[in-house]
Amino acid sequence: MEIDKAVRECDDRRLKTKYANAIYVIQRALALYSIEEVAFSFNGGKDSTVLLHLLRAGHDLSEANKKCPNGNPQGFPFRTIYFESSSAFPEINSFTHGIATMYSLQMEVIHTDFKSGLEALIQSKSIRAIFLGVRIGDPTAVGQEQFSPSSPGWPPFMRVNPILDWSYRDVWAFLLICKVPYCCLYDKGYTSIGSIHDTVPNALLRTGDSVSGEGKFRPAYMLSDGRLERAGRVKKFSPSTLSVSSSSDGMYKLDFNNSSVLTTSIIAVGDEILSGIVEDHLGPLLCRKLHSIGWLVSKSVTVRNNIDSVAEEVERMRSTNDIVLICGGVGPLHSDVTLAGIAKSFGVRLAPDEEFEEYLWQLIGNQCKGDRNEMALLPEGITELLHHDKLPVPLIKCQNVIILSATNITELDQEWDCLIDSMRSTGQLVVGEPFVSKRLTANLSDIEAAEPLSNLCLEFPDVCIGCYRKSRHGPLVISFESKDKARIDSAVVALRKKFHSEAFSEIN
Ligand SMILES: Cc1cc2nc3c(=O)[nH]c(=O)nc-3n(C[C@H](O)[C@H](O)[C@H](O)COP(=O)(O)O)c2cc1C
Ligand SMILES: Nc1ncnc2c1ncn2[C@@H]1O[C@H](COP(=O)(O)OP(=O)(O)OP(=O)(O)O)[C@@H](O)[C@H]1O
Ligand SMILES: [Mg+2]
Repeated sequence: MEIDKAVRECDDRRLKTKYANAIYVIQRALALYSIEEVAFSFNGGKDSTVLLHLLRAGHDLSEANKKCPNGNPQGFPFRTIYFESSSAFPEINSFTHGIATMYSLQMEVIHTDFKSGLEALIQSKSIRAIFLGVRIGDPTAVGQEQFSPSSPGWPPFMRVNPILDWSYRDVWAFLLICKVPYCCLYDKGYTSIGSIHDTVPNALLRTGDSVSGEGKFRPAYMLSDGRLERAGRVKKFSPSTLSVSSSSDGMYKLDFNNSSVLTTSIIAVGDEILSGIVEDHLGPLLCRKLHSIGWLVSKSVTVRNNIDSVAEEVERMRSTNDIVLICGGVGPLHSDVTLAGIAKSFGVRLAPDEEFEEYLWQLIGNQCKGDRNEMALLPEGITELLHHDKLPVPLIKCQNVIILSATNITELDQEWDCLIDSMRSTGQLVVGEPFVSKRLTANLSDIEAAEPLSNLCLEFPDVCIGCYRKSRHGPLVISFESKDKARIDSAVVALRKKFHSEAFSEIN
């Protein structure tokens, strides 16, 4: 068969493995269910197009072919279902119908919603398993295996996902190597297709020469980072994109003088810090760096190297902060539990990430054992890699949680610069007005200072006023922090007025 031959003759080792696994899943399903009990869910998208040809190949290679019910070994024996909707692209509709004719599919076009259509199919046609082109990284793939019963609340059937572990690159390698037709929208810059209301060409494929503003797009297979295949889907809300202009985005912002401030928190993972053996230098350095770009640090904590401790803290922090930075606990050691903790806090599993694996392979090559590198297991469906030329491996970002692997301040300096560069280049960085601060020392007792300072805080709610002493008997240091220097100056004048002027001297 031409599909099997094309894959066998190509020199893409990774694709061959993926192909063999997918064929195995198809044959397993055909051993478990009769051909009358299975259906193929086809919608003209690239993933279901791959699946169509895998099913053709799988069936050809399988024993079932020998007892083909319609006695036509050339035909496609799987009942095929297409949920056609009025909001589908016309190109998708005509491709789907064209393919049905070309490959003699027994295609049933369903005009109801998914659940009702599936219910009817199960009742009237005794369907027990449905092949789907779902892949890891699709929002609907979270928690699925190659064989996954339909979700609670859905009609009962087995979802069979032969290409669950295929990457975007594998999909395109397969379609191009097998030279099979695919929907023309993919040549116009569409990389994942939903409805006409929520899908546009992927801006990452826009060519630079669009003088007219109309914009031309490169074909889908040119997208180098498959993780961004859904960038052409109009977002409902993505916490991975920071925006200060939107107030309905669920982000928590402090109001400093009527301007919103992005909030961050820092989590250090390390038993050695909690036992006092090692001092955490990274947290304070991050506080200064975040401050310098105008982001407020709401909390900095240290947790133990324990999955539940990490998960609990991440869950708390990520829902109340715009960004969470987490340091430590990254690597192959038993104590490196940070990624597992993050996955647990999001309720997803760790899944192999091909692209990250490739970076690690280049970095540590033969040193890793077996086929799968444990360090390349990343939280499924929520991970984005932040690339930078100066980093040997990209930084990992899980929605609004960024993982830093630096172990000292020199490494952190470099990682920080790369993080800022990378977020800026992908439009995710909102640099706010930097904070301005001033410190005064006061020769006042706490009792003398307490009430006037409390009143000052009420008069200047937009200025963060803090107090500390370097020694119990030394002077009191009063700090002022705001994004507006004039407000700090006014607060300082107001404070001076409450005492005799010699009581204060300015540090900076
Ligand atoms: C045959 C079939 C079976 C599905 N089974 C389930 C299911 O068990 N659970 C579920 O939450 N969604 C199920 N869905 C819905 C899909 O997960 C998803 O919402 C749909 O494909 C739309 O994806 P899109 O928003 O990316 O276009 C099913 C869809 C189809 C076509
Ligand atoms: N309207 C539909 N009719 C039938 N099957 C569908 C429909 N929508 C989704 N599916 C099934 O769900 C799978 C996953 O959909 P998804 O949109 O992620 O992939 P795709 O449409 O094949 O490719 P793309 O990601 O490029 O849109 C499809 O491969 C198909 O099996
Ligand atoms: Mg689709």
